[in-house]
Amino acid sequence: MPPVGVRRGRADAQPRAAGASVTRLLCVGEIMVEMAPADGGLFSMGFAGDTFNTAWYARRVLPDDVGVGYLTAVGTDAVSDRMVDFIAAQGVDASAVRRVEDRTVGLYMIQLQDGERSFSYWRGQSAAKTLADDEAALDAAFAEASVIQFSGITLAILSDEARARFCAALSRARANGAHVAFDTNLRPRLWAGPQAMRDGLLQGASVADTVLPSFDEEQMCFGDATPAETIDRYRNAGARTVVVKNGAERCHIWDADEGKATHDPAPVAKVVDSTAAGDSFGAGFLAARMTGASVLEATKQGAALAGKVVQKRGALAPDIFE
Ligand SMILES: O=C(O)C(=O)C[C@H](O)[C@H](O)CO
Repeated sequence: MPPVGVRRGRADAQPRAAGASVTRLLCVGEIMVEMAPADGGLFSMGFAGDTFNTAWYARRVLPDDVGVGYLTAVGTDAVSDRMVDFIAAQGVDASAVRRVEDRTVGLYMIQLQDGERSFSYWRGQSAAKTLADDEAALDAAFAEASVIQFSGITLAILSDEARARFCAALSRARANGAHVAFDTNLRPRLWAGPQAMRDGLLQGASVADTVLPSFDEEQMCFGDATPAETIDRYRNAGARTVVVKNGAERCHIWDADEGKATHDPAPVAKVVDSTAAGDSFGAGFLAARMTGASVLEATKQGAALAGKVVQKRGALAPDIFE
């Protein structure tokens, strides 16, 4: 089976050999200021957000000649400038980042209890809510991507109108050969209510080739009794690949070509901070698929990367690559 998302793209920010084909991953969503607990009761400030975290980890595991880009919207103030500089400094192409004058970026703070994280957010008016306002810009950015990744959070921050515009643009990109990957990542508080969340997730799934849900969230949102129910729902929505993550427990896989499989992630000695577990799983999974791995092998690679990330504090863990 050929690698996922192989088609010719444009030259981008990543160094590559002359004439090499560019397989470009474009992640779409909201990156925020992150306040992560540090020693001595302090917080360290960084920048993170689920789809950006996926881009960041993918950049680290993909070969240099495969470009990785990020699409969001930020303000025009100093912290927005710092954020865009940060994105680019991480080797992620920021040329599709939209600038809006009357808004700024959101912020979240991580609280930890026994390694399990909870977040508090200040994002109600963030610029990222306007990321799908310019349809032509969306089409242009999507036309240059081979694989487009978005999440339930990407959908949740958009108005109904903007979400419909975003999904229509994904559908056009898919018709033009892009591979669309959807991490369902639930944030109930960002949705108008449980039914709006269910409708929104199914709207996103209807334009996706690959869906990467988490079983605990699917139980909460749809009342699934088994991972097989989760798979069936996204399969019926049109996905060709569904991998149901389940924390430290068994992953359940279904793929239109490879059929069903399972994978038991290796036990992790100590979970320090589960932030970005799913995001890094997605990065490891997509990077593996883009470089020719089977769905089962990609699941193994996604789970292995997530297992390292949860042993570090904060969303982005550079030291696991040292
Ligand atoms: O919760 C969100 O909206 C975030 O994007 C913050 C975190 O970086 C993300 O959830 C980690 O998975």
